Amino acid sequence: MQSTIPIIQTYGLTKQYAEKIALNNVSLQVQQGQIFGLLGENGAGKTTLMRLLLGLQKPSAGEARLFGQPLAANRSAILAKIGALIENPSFYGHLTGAENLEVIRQMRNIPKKRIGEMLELVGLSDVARRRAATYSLGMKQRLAMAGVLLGQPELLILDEPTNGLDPSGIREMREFIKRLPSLYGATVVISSHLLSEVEMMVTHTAILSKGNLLFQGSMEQLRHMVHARIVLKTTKAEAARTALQLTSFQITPRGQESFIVHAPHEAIPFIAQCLVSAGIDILHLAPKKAPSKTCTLP
Ligand SMILES: Nc1ncnc2c1ncn2[C@@H]1O[C@H](COP(=O)(O)OP(=O)(O)OP(=O)(O)O)[C@@H](O)[C@H]1O
Repeated sequence: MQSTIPIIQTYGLTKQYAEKIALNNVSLQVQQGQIFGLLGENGAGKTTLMRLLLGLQKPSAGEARLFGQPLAANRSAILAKIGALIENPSFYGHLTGAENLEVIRQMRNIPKKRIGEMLELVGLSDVARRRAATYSLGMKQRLAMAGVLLGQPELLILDEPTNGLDPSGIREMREFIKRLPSLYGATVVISSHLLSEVEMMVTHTAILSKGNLLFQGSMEQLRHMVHARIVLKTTKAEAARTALQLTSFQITPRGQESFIVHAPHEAIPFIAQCLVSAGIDILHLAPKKAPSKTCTLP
């Protein structure tokens, strides 16, 4: 039966480094069985949020609760239920894939048969006896995933696991992650700077920008959000497209100088800010529906 206690609940989570606010007052909820996409441009605060959820850093303000327990007071018990892939995976290159998993298995006292099961699950059985140094990047990512999954964690926290993979590697990883909730009820939090890369796998999403939470909800809600229509000078259309891509919002070109940006109303000031800071003149920026919120910038 699905638990009603959120797997992750944060209240006003904030992280400040000297003058820099990396995460600003973020209140987030992730329920069991969700594949939750954490989206945002580089520097949006995704890794900071993940590090706070793992207790690798302490918040400047606010609180994180995992499995219904405050992280600060129950870190070891909570971490025992989590598998995380945060930095680049490291391996013993001179050991085979299976031997690398054996090292993890022994450290964590996991039954031996899980190694074969995990190699099968990530599709590395055939190359299990090859040295990890000879693996492609995609195979290394899958080996890292097998290591994370050995202990059957209830929650997986994956920081851009498709980074550096080619399109077929991305597809494989996506198909694999999609199966996890049905395999054994796992909950997955996965970060990406591109909505297009995760939209086919996530069930829910949160969009971060400059440390602020712009949106959280189901993919269904995201898809049904009103559109913001943006009209731009032709000479800067290409630059605008690049700037908009960095916001993670889906964009659809309309003619040479106009775009539809699929974004919530609340994101309009942020979109304008992105474009202005990229040196783009905005001729017109307005929500497609709800004309009362129309704003025209000089
Ligand atoms: N230790 C630190 N000291 C100072 N500033 C930091 C530190 N760690 C992160 N930041 C800043 O906090 C902001 C958020 O960084 P974070 O790494 O969380 O972003 P991100 O969304 O994960 O981006 P990326 O995709 O580039 O990893 C950035 O502006 C970053 O420069």
